[in-house]
Amino acid sequence: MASSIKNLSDFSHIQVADASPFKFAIVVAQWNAEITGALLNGAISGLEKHGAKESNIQVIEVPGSFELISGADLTLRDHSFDAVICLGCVIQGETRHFDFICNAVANGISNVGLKYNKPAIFGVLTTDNVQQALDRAGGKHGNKGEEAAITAIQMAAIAKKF
Ligand SMILES: Nc1c(NC[C@H](O)[C@H](O)[C@H](O)CO)[nH]c(=O)[nH]c1=O
Ligand SMILES: CC(=O)[C@@H](O)COP(=O)(O)O
Repeated sequence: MASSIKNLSDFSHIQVADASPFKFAIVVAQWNAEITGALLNGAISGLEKHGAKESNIQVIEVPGSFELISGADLTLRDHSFDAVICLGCVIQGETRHFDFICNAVANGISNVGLKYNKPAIFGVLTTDNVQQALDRAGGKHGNKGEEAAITAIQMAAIAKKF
């Protein structure tokens, strides 16, 4: 299992692009707010660490991870954004609802990116329990929000070349 051997947010092996030219939307789910708040902090920190201007980062809150799809679509209708980062935390409950949410959100966010031809980054934790989520929201396995921010910067820089 990858996470058992390393901090998943270690980007020391890559050259991260300059984020200062780009405008980012961050759509964040309110479900599991303690976790998603930590993901948001990681994402903002990751963007600003690589030069993104505070004025070029817009945060939009939605109720749950399923609504990240609509939130991403609404933000990318504003063509001024270079990328949208979608942050959420889906934790397995007693039923198969988890499976439907996770599959829908992954496919939905992917489709929104293709619809607007803009990077739509999947920064959604899909965990068996709260501890796994805490470990990936600033814990021993890093911060999925920061990972999503770095990915957004890299993809925005790649898109700029086309
Ligand atoms: N159980 C979780 C949810 N469920 C709510 C859905 O995301 C959605 O808001 C609802 O089905 C109405 O459309 N959302 C999470 O983000 N995390 C969960 O663990
Ligand atoms: C992912 C969910 O929606 C889930 O947390 C809801 O819990 P349950 O499956 O017990 O209804």
